[in-house]
Amino acid sequence: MTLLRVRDFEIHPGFFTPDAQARLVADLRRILAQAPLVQPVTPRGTPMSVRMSAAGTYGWISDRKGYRYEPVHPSGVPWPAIPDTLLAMWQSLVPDARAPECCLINWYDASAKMGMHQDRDEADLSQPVVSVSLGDEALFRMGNQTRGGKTESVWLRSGDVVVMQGAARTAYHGIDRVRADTSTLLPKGGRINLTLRVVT
Ligand SMILES: O=C(O)CCC(=O)C(=O)O
Ligand SMILES: [Fe+2]
Repeated sequence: MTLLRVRDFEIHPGFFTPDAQARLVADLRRILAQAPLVQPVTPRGTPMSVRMSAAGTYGWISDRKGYRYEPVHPSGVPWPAIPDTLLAMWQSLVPDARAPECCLINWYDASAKMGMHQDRDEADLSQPVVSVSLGDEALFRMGNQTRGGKTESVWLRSGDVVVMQGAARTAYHGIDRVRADTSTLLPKGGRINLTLRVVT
């Protein structure tokens, strides 16, 4: 298995085979039937371009009240369990970490993006973040510990996995754009990103 290191980000191209990706999509279909995707708004009230849901003990929420982790979906139902395939991936890539408590599900259509940000709503930033790409290709930009400065970008493809730990854990990153129709994995097209995190 190849490992690409860009700055401190560890990228595992093709970590999931096409068969494993299809099984993950089937798991996601069950999860999203229970905990549907919602379009979050930022605390300032601007709609985000991605649609979100989650699995695990906590889901990440953004609304007028702020960014935070919540134990239930906005509808009041508990978040579904994190699929075993993802727990096994976590175990194999970051065996020393605590168990993941959240699998955030981001769905991007062809026009969605995610601005440069740090992941820092978790209590223990020494724990890694592991992120899975499914569906259309996306341009992932990696920056620094502070906003601005030089950045590097890579196209993430379906089945690729990114590990953010060490200096990458608190580095700025974002998705500049999604390249439409570059994958047939998702019935409605677009891209899904799954991000596993320890929250508490
Ligand atoms: O979609 C991606 O690959 C990155 C998502 C992300 O950075 C996040 O959800 O915090
Ligand atoms: Fe992030």
